[in-house]
Amino acid sequence: MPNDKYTPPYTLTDEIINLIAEISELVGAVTVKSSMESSPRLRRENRIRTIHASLAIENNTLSLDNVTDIINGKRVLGAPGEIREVKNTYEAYNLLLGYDPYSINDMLKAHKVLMTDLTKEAGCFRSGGVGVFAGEQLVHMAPPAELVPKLTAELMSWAKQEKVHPLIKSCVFHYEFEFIHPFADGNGRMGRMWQTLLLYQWKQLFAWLPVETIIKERQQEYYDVLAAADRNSDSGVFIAFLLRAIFDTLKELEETEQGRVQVTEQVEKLMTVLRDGEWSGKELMIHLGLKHRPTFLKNYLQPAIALGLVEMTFPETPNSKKQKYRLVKK
Ligand SMILES: Nc1ncnc2c1ncn2[C@@H]1O[C@H](COP(=O)(O)OP(=O)(O)OP(=O)(O)O)[C@@H](O)[C@H]1O
Repeated sequence: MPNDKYTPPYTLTDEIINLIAEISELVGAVTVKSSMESSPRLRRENRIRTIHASLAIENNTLSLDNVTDIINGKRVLGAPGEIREVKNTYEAYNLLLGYDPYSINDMLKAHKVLMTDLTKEAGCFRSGGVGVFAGEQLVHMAPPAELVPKLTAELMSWAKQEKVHPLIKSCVFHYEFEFIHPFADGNGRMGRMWQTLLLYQWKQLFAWLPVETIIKERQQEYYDVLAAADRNSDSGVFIAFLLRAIFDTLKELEETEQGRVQVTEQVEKLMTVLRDGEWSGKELMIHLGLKHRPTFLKNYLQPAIALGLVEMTFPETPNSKKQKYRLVKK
């Protein structure tokens, strides 16, 4: 194989071709209807689900609520390393869309953000050998460290010039990246994140699509298809697995979109303030920069309560001086 023209081996099956057609159609339909475009809250919620799932895959034990609290700046009791993983991953996803998916420099920068204080080799390729283990058993021996820069450069240059559909390209990239295992630690997280970046270049929706949640639910299968692709020297099975996960994530999004209550911008703003806890009516008006109480009641508070999104802390005594409001826990 010539050095500068590495072509990863993969076989396209009928299932893969069909999935590409179905996903493309679904992306179109979901993008048109999606409240994600207009809702920073929804994008944030999905981003937090992505971060939680991607970290849970690598055994971080913090719950979705814990991860949400950490990202919202609240104090959470937990192992400092796990809390650091959340903060780093949040930061890395915040910067992700500004990176060039075909730049090795940008990939190293992203790894530094993701792994600072978690591994000694944050932001640089590994200097030693690395294997992937399932318990005690070695399931994948990565190529020697001295080959990593060359193999990664070849993969990047293939991805940059390759004209195949971005859905395929991003899955092949994810597989080849895991095969190389360029870093001492954080390879799973980086591979999943970089696939998101590649898909974002195709359709922006992917930046907020929590595919990792489904991968987490099917974690054993994720490992099995990676191992099968290794054995076959062909990433076809891995492509099919990831496309099914993407398809199912989009289906789930389409269904929640259908059932979602459409909220106004004002209700959205109120809910953003209430994410930080319980507030009185007066405090809410100050935070929202409102002076006119009837407007606050009519456009903000009453519709939010009517939609079942916000509740009183003392529902029995609506006019209580101690009355506060909070988000309804779903
Ligand atoms: N047989 C395999 N061949 C290649 N890569 C694999 C294989 N099995 C699992 N992997 C990948 O390796 C990742 C785990 O790598 P590793 O144990 O080095 O932890 P890590 O680099 O910290 O990544 P993670 O964030 O997933 O824990 C998995 O998430 C998966 O993407």
